[in-house]
Amino acid sequence: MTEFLLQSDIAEICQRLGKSAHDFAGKTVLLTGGRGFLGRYFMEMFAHLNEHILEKPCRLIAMDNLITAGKEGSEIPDFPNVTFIQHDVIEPVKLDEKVDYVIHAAGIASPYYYRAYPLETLEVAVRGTRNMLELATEHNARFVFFSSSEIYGDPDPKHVPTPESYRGNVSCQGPRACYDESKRVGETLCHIFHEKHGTKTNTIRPFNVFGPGMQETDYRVLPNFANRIKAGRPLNVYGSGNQTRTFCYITDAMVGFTLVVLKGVPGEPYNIGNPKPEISMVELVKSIEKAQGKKVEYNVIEYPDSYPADEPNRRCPDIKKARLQLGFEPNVDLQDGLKRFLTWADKVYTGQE
Ligand SMILES: Cc1cn([C@H]2C[C@H](O)[C@@H](COP(=O)(O)OP(=O)(O)O[C@H]3O[C@H](CO)[C@@H](O)[C@H](O)[C@H]3O)O2)c(=O)[nH]c1=O
Repeated sequence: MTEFLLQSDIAEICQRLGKSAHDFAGKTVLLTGGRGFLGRYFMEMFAHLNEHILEKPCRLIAMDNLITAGKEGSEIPDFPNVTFIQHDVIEPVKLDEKVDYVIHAAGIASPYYYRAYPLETLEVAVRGTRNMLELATEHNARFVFFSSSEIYGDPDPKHVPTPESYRGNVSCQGPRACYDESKRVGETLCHIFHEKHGTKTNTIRPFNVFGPGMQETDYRVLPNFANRIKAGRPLNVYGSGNQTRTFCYITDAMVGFTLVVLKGVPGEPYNIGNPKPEISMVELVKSIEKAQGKKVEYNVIEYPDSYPADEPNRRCPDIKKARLQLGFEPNVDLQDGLKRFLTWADKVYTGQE
């Protein structure tokens, strides 16, 4: 039976965090979106740290409304020192025990789902973030908000690779607005709480994170491609196929995220991604061919109605700030990451759409 998250990846994340992870000893962390793609990694990471690394365990309170958690997400693991609460963050929450860190990872992140659930997407990033900021402020806890590289919209090519200082090119009426505009408001809320109440906030802008644990029904590009490979069907490249992304393997991303939680300079946003290579979606198919060692058929098709077509033409992070301030360095190259993901998906996915 293949693990839904690879324990070798979890161990790699914890080992790469090194001494910094000891700051979690004896602390309490509140994690929202605990059963989402990133939340599940955090849960397993804390379980591994408690079992193998920390002299004094870290308490984890994980929260999720389980609406998009799927089958695997809805199975709650029974880890020592971890409590799970089914709760929707758009409703305020009171906790009796003192919390030291709030990691706010709840959200609807896949373009397919935010097209289907625009109001829910907006509410979790706005009301949910406000509620969690109030809680973090009351507890004097560090607060980390999962924003998105989508807040840059379709960047002016002069600003690619894109640094945190770029203000973005976003449409407030476009099909992605419920996501990118609400993440922008979420960041504004963090800024207000930091300025007005001194809350120690950080925002993380992830760039196309992928890896084992993405559900077959995630409907982002790599799960879709892996599922079609499993079914022996040609891949569907949307649009022109020339639009670019940079893909960041989950272990690199988790190291970056956790470094922000531990060491982020209060008030600052951080890009977390792997800037190399910036590739088009047609080139992504070629990279998959290389990783698989065999030919992969594909068609370039119009965007389906279910997909928010008004998308960034290019996306690539400038990660100088995370390198300099946090010591973040991605080290899983695209070929290695694709091999790890595709091998896993071949065992776990069914190929049904
Ligand atoms: C699902 C799918 C997508 N595509 C294309 C459309 C895009 O140009 C590119 C990447 O699409 P997606 O994987 O859907 O993700 P993308 O548009 O980059 O947006 C994501 O990336 C953001 C940054 O990581 C995240 O905050 C969100 O998860 C999501 O908004 O692949 C295909 O060619 N075929 C597909 O089947």
